[in-house]
Amino acid sequence: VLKTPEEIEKMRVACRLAAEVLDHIAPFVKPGVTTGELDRLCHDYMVNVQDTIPAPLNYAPPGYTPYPKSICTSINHQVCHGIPGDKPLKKGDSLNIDITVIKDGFHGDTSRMFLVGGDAAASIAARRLSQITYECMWLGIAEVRPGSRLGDIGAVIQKHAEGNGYSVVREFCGHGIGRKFHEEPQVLHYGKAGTGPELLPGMIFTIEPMVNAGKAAISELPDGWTIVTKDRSLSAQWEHTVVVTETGVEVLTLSDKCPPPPAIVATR
Ligand SMILES: CCc1ccsc1-c1ccc(O)c(O)c1
Ligand SMILES: [Mn+2]
Ligand SMILES: [Mn+2]
Ligand SMILES: [Mn+2]
Repeated sequence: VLKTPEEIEKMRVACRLAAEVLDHIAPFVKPGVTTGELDRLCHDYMVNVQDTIPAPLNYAPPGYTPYPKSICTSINHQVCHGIPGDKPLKKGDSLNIDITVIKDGFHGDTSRMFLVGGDAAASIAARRLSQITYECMWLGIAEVRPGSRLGDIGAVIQKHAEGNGYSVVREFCGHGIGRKFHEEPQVLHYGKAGTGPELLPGMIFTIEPMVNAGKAAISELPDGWTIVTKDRSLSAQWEHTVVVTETGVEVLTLSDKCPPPPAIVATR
């Protein structure tokens, strides 16, 4: 469903706030800190500083038990929906922190990868997977303009991931977003160019590719939430919320700490 200019302005605010939570938490992501502590720090910042509501807290899609925490923290072979807990992060861990805030009734949804202990501490494999996945997200974003099709986004993401020997998770996708956390359309991270619904100005959705170093197959942990790769290979995910503009795309969850890769900016 298309957003009015007033709704787009409210989404700009919610999305900027979501990006600011990731900017805020970044310095705390260090060996020894637990994801539970990161959750507490993010929760307090959202509720006490931003006056936003953490959308994941008590979120329960049909068939799920309510999610118990305010952020998602997915480590290494965890694909998504990892629940913050008491295990300390260690040097070399690759961590996705996924933030969704609600401000003035609108949702802002974004996630980033963090290599614990700094880039040098991570394995080359973890660093490369995170970088390629980052490029997948930005290649998808670069396809967004009026007249494009959702299949154009999926196709470039799939091509770049598989072209680098990785696989794309199929069971979870990007999504429309606004007054609801998840709206139409589903934004698949694979597909065929020129197919699927056409993009129109005022559409707002996330692009959030999950890319596995090994095979695409996933399984769910007994906690009822955490998704892991079946083959225990590493997985990475990056997420932005974008709006289709009259001339192209606006990334609503942009932060100057995570700019588009140079090559992709050049092609835009
Ligand atoms: C905790 C949030 C949640 C629960 C079931 S799916 C889900 C989720 C997590 C991150 C997301 O970016 C998203 O779109 C949905
Ligand atoms: Mn998210
Ligand atoms: Mn999302
Ligand atoms: Mn991961």
